[in-house]
Amino acid sequence: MLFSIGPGYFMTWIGIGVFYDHATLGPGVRAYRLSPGARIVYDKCLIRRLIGLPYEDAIRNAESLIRPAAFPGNQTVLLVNNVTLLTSEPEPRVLDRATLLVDYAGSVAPDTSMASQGLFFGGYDVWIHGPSYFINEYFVNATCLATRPSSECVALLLNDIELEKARKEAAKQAAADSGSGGEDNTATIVVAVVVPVGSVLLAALVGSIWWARRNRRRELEQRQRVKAAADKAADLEAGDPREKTGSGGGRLGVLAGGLRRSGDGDVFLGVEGEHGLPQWSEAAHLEADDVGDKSQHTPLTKPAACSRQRISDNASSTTDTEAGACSGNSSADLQPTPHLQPPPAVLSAGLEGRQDGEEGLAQAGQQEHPSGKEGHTQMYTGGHSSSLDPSQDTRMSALRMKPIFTRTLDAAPYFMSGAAAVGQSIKALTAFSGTDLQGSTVNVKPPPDHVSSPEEVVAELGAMVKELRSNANHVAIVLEGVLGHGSFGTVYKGTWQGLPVAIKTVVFSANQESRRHALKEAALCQSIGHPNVIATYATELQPIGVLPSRDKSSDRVSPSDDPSSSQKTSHLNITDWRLYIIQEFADGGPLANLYGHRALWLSPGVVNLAAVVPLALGIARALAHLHSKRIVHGDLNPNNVLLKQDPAQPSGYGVKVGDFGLSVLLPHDRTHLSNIVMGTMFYICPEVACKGHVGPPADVFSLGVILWELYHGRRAGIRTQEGPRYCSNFPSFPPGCPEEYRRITLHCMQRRPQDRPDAVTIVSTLQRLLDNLGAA
Ligand SMILES: Nc1ncnc2c1ncn2[C@@H]1O[C@H](COP(=O)(O)OP(=O)(O)OP(=O)(O)O)[C@@H](O)[C@H]1O
Repeated sequence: MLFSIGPGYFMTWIGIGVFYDHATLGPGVRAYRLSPGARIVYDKCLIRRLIGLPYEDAIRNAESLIRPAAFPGNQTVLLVNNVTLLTSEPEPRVLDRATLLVDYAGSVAPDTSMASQGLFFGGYDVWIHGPSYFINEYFVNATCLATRPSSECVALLLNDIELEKARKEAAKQAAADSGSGGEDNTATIVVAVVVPVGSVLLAALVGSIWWARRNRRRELEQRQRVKAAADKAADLEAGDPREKTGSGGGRLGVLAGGLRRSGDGDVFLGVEGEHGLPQWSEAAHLEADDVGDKSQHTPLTKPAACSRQRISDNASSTTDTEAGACSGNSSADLQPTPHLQPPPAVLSAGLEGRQDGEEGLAQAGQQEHPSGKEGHTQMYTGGHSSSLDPSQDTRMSALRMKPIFTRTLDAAPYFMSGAAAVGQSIKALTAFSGTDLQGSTVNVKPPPDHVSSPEEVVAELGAMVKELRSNANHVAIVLEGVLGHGSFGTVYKGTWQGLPVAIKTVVFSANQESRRHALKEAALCQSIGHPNVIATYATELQPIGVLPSRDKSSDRVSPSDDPSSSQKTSHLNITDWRLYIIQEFADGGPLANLYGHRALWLSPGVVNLAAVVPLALGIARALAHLHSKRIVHGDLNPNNVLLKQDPAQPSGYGVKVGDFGLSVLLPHDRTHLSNIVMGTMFYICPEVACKGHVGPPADVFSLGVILWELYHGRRAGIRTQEGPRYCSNFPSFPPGCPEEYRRITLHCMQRRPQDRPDAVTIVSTLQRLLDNLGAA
């Protein structure tokens, strides 16, 4: 059941029992649709989750979240023992332990992670106003969390749970068959309503009726699932990559292939063979967004190498239409120049003047794009990565799907033993600097039984600062503008060691899960060296948000800092960190900006393949390299494929894959990771969207969508009055398309991951095609 609450409205639950049947840790509660400005109040409620963190860690996590200013008071979260709850169940519910939230408030940021299914969550405040209990049915195994990715631990636990359920069900069935009643596992957990009536009571009543019905229905369904669950458990035990269809495949309802149309948007579930493709038409090719964005298909008149135009697909930006004969000019002034915002003075001072003190940095940190600090998913309002003004860039075609859910799962080990995890992650980051990732794992976890002391964490942080400063500190970075804002921070354009660079910044605090993403991204991208991957030159970590301490100089963390020295106390005051990732600057902007260029896409369905195939080949080569290192990019889309001017290329650009913010490193014994729903709308593959299975075929699927786009010179997705959907031609090709190109693209977009080619095969196919084009 989903609730949606209007702005300014409250929904108050009093004395209600809520059971979240998600296998989630953290704030993955998705009962409320996008309700901006709404407030959800719990009073004397019982909230149960299927799987959660151990209570101590959950409490630590809860306490660390910032209480919104609108709720004066203090977060009061307690661990309680031996609680007896009088509920509507016949017997009192006795709990050995539970978390008791006496007073707690938090903001739930907008979450677009299910956008492909038309579901948007968050945007409201939650307030636990009367004492409410939060309990978990199962806890993730701490030892597992210390040694394996949390998503794997959850998947394993889910498997055990289902096995246990199947066993119970089988026993119950056997008992029923033999005439005994069997155990009654129908749980009605409505807590006694003790406070006022009226609309609130009505809401509680409706909830309780729904809950009781749901339990009955679940019981029936569970019986039907016994065999399926047992089969699935066997599959999982045998390492079969197949996943359940109960809450996974069933969620989308359609797994038969092709497109699913819905009022809220389409989910592309891949193709099966080449069946069910729509008829390609020129009219459909010209389909554009019809809700105000004119940039979906904004044909330009010249390519980079033979025009004097500036390209931008931002609806608000101008497109210079001066045409001219292709003159083979340098593309220097023809590129889709990433528009720069002037750098905020304080930021400039922050970096350039950093040797003067950390104050500027602390201030700069306060000006940072908030998403980097909150660690929450934000509503991504633009597919145009180099947008000047996010408020003007409202295309849905690149709606991000980075979920709170995923991050929370991934963050679990750090909530488990946050202090230790910081240090270990930092080790991972520095250790991987400039090394090959193969055979390593970024998810370095602390030894199971070791929980670092704050001093150890400080020592680790100090060591990392020292290491990173020795890389980057001695040369000033000059900031020249803002390239854009990502989910985790801002990207600046600058100069470093005389080189044009992009500087990604991410703000995190020692106990935030965004830390893990930041460090992981830094570690990964430093470890990859390939001509088609954005190079990472250096990383830099600096403390910000340092609380006032005895003297100004002691607020610094310098390479010579010794955590065991007298400065230790001030180190403990460090609340936030900012990571700088200094990268090769891709002066051509994102691939999406190139779409529609008339010199490459000559007319509807007619493309300059000799110019476009090398772009496709570059992306495929980058993927082949990543996959050879067991790295899954996880978010391949035309905004994360950047262009760099290269006169040797027929298009005038070389391809550079960037943004490893959602990348994962596969353990050697795994073909995919589970429980990770991440990606970008229109590029996400069915097994990730439906089942959270992330493996190399997920990247291949996304590449398939990009291959389609490259042929057509337009995005696959559009935004309409009815919601986002794929272009009507997708995934068809016009009759003139070479068979090899069409076939490899559709091959990439096969519904079942095992039916897709690997990246190496794609490279060889595209290379062959290119060779044939040259020979022709
Ligand atoms: N190396 C680079 N060279 C040039 N521009 C870059 C570079 N890296 C990022 N950018 C630009 O900076 C902006 C923000 O990039 P970033 O990767 O942080 O976010 P994103 O990909 O837009 O979103 P998200 O972080 O959610 O994936 C984008 O416009 C991107 O094109």
